[in-house]
Amino acid sequence: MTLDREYIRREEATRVRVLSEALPYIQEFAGRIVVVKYGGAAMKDKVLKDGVIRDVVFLQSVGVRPVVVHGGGPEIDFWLNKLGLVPQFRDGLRVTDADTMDVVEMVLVGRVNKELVALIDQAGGRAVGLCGKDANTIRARPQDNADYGFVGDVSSVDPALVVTLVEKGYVPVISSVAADLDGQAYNINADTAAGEIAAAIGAAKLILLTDTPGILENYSDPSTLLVRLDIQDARDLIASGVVGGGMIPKVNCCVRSLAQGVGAAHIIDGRIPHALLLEIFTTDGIGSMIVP
Ligand SMILES: Nc1ncnc2c1ncn2[C@@H]1O[C@H](COP(=O)(O)OP(=O)(O)O)[C@@H](O)[C@H]1O
Ligand SMILES: CC(=O)N[C@@H](CCC(=O)OP(=O)(O)O)C(=O)O
Repeated sequence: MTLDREYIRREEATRVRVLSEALPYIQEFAGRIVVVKYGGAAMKDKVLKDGVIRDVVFLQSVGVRPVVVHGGGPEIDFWLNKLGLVPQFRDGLRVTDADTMDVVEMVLVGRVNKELVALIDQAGGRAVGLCGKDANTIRARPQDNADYGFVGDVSSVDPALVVTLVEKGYVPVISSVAADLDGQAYNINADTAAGEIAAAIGAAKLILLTDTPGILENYSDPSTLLVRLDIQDARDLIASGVVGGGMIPKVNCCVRSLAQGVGAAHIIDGRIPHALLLEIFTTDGIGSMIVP
């Protein structure tokens, strides 16, 4: 209860700040596609989830074209445990045997995807839920390391359906399950899927929502947030070990999408009220922006 009141107070303050600074940015990004990757810890809390959804609908209402790519790792874990299967990870990727693949597909494509679609619809937007299989939007291939089972990499992206949907005023909501040429389903990390989709549709921005303030120079100290960096800085941070753990695939996918023409990639804290609006529509933003 207390948390909700504090959230609402911060939300009000944010709204005032965004409204006072937003206009030039709204003009700059009107008609442009922004790919938002939503998942992980930022998805666990209902209040946070509603806030992110409202931001997505707001973006659309001011003429920006949002595309949501989602994960749902914690929800997959919940259902695996319920079914007596043990979640296993190696280097941040879920080891995915055939039973786990079934659960991943049911949870992401069925439950999480349709929940997000319904929330966007309730908030006044028009969403269409897809996974990589629909219209071959994402074609998968097995990851190089066979030890991960049915973990896939993106072999190609066909952006035609996604582009058609945004042009017609829908918000595509895409889960990161895709098939190979034989129809075998693969589990693709949602950050990776979002980066490749952003690149294939030539998005103005790729925004990864997570549960840290962004890229930190010292990741136990939030005051060391790196607000703006370029591709070379990002590569150096990985090489020097400043960026580690689950942040490595995020930064790598930002770098890959920028190298393929995405305008800017952002890693921001999905726990902050209106994180998306603050990052896109204010001068300072709230997280880390990587530019080409
Ligand atoms: N330099 C860094 N800055 C921020 N986070 C970092 C850094 N290096 C490693 N990390 C770790 O990366 C984590 C984010 O990755 P992850 O937990 O996989 O996110 P998500 O579940 O949102 O996909 C952070 O919680 C943090 O522990
Ligand atoms: C291969 C791999 O690890 N796939 C992820 C896909 C979902 C995901 O990425 O979800 P988050 O964004 O919530 O972490 C998984 O099975 O958890």
